Amino acid sequence: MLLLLFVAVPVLWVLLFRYRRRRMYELASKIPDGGLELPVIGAAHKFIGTTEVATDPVDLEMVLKTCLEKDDLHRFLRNIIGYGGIFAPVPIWRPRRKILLPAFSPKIVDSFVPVFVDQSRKLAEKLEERAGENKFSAWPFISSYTLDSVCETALGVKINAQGNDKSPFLVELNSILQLACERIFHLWLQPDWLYKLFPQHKKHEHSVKALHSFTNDVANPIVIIKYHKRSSALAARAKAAKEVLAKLGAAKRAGRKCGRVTMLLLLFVAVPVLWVLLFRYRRRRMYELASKIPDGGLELPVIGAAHKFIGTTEVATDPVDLEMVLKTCLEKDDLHRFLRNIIGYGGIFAPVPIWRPRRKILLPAFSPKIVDSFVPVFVDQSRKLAEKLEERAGENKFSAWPFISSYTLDSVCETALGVKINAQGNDKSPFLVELNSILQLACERIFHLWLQPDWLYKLFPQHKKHEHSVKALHSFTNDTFLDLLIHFSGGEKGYSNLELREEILTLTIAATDTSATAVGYTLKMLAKYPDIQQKVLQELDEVFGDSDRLFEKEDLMKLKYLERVVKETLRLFPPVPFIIRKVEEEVSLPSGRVLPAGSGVVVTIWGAHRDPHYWGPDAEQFDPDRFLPERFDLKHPCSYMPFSNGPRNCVGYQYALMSIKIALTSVLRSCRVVPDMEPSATPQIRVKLDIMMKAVDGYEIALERRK
Ligand code: HEM
Repeated sequence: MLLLLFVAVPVLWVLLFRYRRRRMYELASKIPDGGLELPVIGAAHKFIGTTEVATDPVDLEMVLKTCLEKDDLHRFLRNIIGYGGIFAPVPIWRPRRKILLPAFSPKIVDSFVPVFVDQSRKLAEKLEERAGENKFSAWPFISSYTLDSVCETALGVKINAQGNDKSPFLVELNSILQLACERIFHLWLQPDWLYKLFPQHKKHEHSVKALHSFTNDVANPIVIIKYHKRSSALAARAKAAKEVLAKLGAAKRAGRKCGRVTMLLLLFVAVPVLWVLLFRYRRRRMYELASKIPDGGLELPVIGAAHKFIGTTEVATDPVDLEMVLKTCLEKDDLHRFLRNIIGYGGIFAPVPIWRPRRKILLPAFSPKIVDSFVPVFVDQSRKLAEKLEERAGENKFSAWPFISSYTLDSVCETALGVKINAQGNDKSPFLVELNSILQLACERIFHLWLQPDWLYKLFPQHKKHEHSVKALHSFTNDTFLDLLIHFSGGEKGYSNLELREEILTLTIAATDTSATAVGYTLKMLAKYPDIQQKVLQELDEVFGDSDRLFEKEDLMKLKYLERVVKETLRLFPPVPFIIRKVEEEVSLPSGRVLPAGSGVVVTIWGAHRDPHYWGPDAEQFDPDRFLPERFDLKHPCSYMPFSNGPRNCVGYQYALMSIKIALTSVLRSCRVVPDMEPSATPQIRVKLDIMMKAVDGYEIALERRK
């Protein structure tokens, strides 16, 4: 037994291992550099990191188009984030990618500008506090910025990592990625049974638990709430649509039978008469009871004394009666339909069958713990309110309404939608204007009978204003990625909660460190090359002057030099320096190399970006102007691909560029990076690899205030 265990089994295993990989060894032996053969894996390791395969953009293009499967090593990442897009096997990835793509359309990415602007201002403030000090690591600041932005855009949640030096999510995220990296690079940590014997396993379990508890605390209630909200909304909408269609069908059938004259008669005489009769018949008990109300008084033509039930003090002030009414009459009055057609079946005005399940879902979102988490929003917004009111101190009487309503609107939008609409900073906030207009219109309909029937309302000018305001209001409720994924995956029949959480966690991980690394490297480049920094600052001054105005989407187009600097930084220091794909079927590359089935292939973005054949003899030098339109001549699409290439490339590249540029703009409008000159045009930064490629020094920089 013991002999079998210690000798025969390993020997058999090695033989089987080599036999299965015989084609791989055969091809690997043809790699010209020869070199080391390792005992178990032979020369197969040459497929990992061989520059021949990885740096030729022509080969790279083929690899990225044909090898869509991620290498098996990704299983150490999959067991953290599940089958979220980035590392998912192709059959799972393909349909998910289809759903993900429209969520990154330019229009949607553009709608996130206010989030980036807001979060980048916080980043700038935090960094400004360190201005004048010695060098410090910019990494915690930048990565908190990217995490905050991602959580707000993906989930609509403000986690305020920037306000919390030791954001638990970031700590655990860094720890788990480091552990995954350690597993990838240490063979003995790879088999699960062996890993369990090492102390890393305990840390790993702890971090996974912590990360999932984050998604449970923060994302889960929201995922569930939004998911269910969306489901019942869809169900309600489908039902309403069916009813309307049914009614339309009936009306059409009736229409065919009637002649023109009968139609006219029906329209002008019979219908109103029938309507009044029906109206009175249905309210017969109401009239009977109303006649008993002692104050007598006006009887109106159509509604008789029914109006006495609206606002009579007898009914309304007796708490004993009130209690009964509030317990038994849960349905809202029909007049609410004029509000419903603005906000749909949102809780407040929904009919009871829709309201009841929604209420159950809504309640936990108002738990004391969640409400407590909104304190920073109220603090922040109320300070703005105080500032605004203070400006009016010493003046004559003024209406406080616009100030207070802007405060509540700002707070509500931030806590409910995760969107800062800055109504307080804008006297004529379009959202407030439209909101006031629509509520006034709804009120007008409620109190004017002739505006109530939909077909009649359409004839009045109010209808046009109403349509305009509803459209405008809907355009303000910015969708988060979560909403979009629910929507694009098919709403009710779409992603399960688990799938949603996987996708959202994936987005969070894919977007946080990558963009933060890019900001970090760019700041270091600006320190190394002060003349380049000067040009960036000059461009910012031309666009923004001395003003403190908020960044607007249109500014992105104007900051052309900054864009070149970011692109050149991404060329020399791509945050994802290589990608490992799996070769499922043998692939013959254009260069003649053959990749055996079952091997892994390393696509070195780093190598392609520094290849003198494509970038010239000065390929290693930092020169943003090589991206000038007149100089830029991309010889091959895979010679520049910080966001990869082919069908499985980065979906978030526009989002990333926007987030990076807005962060840099906010920081550089208030501070300059203190020069730390690089003696040559070839920048030297010590880097380390932990899934992303990061600077060893944590992006140490020093800052000074510009004003
Ligand atoms: C500078 C910042 C970023 C860099 C350098 C970067 C780089 C990459 C690269 C190289 C890949 C492709 C891997 C492959 O080909 O196998 C990728 C995939 C991906 N990235 Fe990014 N990324 C960045 C930012 C973002 C952001 C901000 C988001 C989302 C908001 C994002 C979401 C994704 C997703 C979902 C995938 C998987 C796509 C798929 O497999 O279909 N990335 N990224």
